[in-house]
Amino acid sequence: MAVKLDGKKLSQKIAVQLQQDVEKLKFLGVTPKLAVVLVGDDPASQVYVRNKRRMAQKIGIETSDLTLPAATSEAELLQTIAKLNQDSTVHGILVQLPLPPQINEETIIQAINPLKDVDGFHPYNMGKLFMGDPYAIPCTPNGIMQLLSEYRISLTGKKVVIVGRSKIVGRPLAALMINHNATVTVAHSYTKNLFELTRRADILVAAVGRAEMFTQTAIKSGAVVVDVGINRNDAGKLVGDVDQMKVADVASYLTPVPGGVGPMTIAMLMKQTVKFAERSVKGIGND
Ligand SMILES: Nc1nc(=O)c2c([nH]1)NC[C@@H]1CN(c3ccc(C(=O)N[C@@H](CCC(=O)O)C(=O)O)cc3)C=[N+]21
Repeated sequence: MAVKLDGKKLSQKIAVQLQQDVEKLKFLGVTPKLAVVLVGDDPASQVYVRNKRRMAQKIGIETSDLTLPAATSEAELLQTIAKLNQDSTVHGILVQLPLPPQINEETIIQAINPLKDVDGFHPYNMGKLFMGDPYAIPCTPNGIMQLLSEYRISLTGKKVVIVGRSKIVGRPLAALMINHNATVTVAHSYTKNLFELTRRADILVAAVGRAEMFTQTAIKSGAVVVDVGINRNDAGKLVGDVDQMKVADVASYLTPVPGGVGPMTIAMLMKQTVKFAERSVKGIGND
């Protein structure tokens, strides 16, 4: 049976550490503040925004939730971002993706001040990450790295297969893992003989968004399996991209869904916000 990579537990541990960091900041007169911009009323996005608000409250991070109507124009959203860029009390800005079709995501991401870009999606931050000198790291990939590190799973010399090439997971995770000396292959919808490839992986990361598509036949015995998927199955139950029951028998470690990568994503968002606030205060923080 695979050992569970418990993201929920680790996220709670991180929250306790962050509470202390925030107390110090408050003593110095700074309250970390995260602005979350949500355009429209996608129910999945609302759940995510609610979870973020709850963890921020627990840690003592101030949040400002800006919910704009689904018909908001690109110009209006750009104005909102310009205001947040100028507001010196705001340390982090997150624009929830996906955006409605009338708004160009790249245009919006590029409008965010890279120094306030808690998602790490700005081309400046993506570039820094790919150069091996990150400033802000995308939250889901960062959460996966923290989780592997917590369980002492080393990346050096490992064969990693990441299935999915999105800008929020696959690409930045590949960059991070290369920085940590892994041999990384990124597979996607055009990859041929996918399971032949995944069966060779020491570490498999499933980030495609298709319910339970990876079963035991896709996995090498003893592999580490990271399940990034969040899907609803036919019964309306929350399931990952991995068939958890079947894969748990062959994998050495496995992230559950829920309670794996999801809570780690939120914890990393909080950590990044606190880091940005620390950087605004001279002489404290690690970098
Ligand atoms: N600008 C931007 N940045 C993001 O990081 C971003 C985004 N947009 N858009 C949507 C995706 C999705 N995402 C999730 C994060 C945590 C959970 C999460 O907390 N999941 C819990 C609970 C899930 C549940 O109960 O529904 C779990 O897996 O245990 C889910 C989804 C961040 N994303």
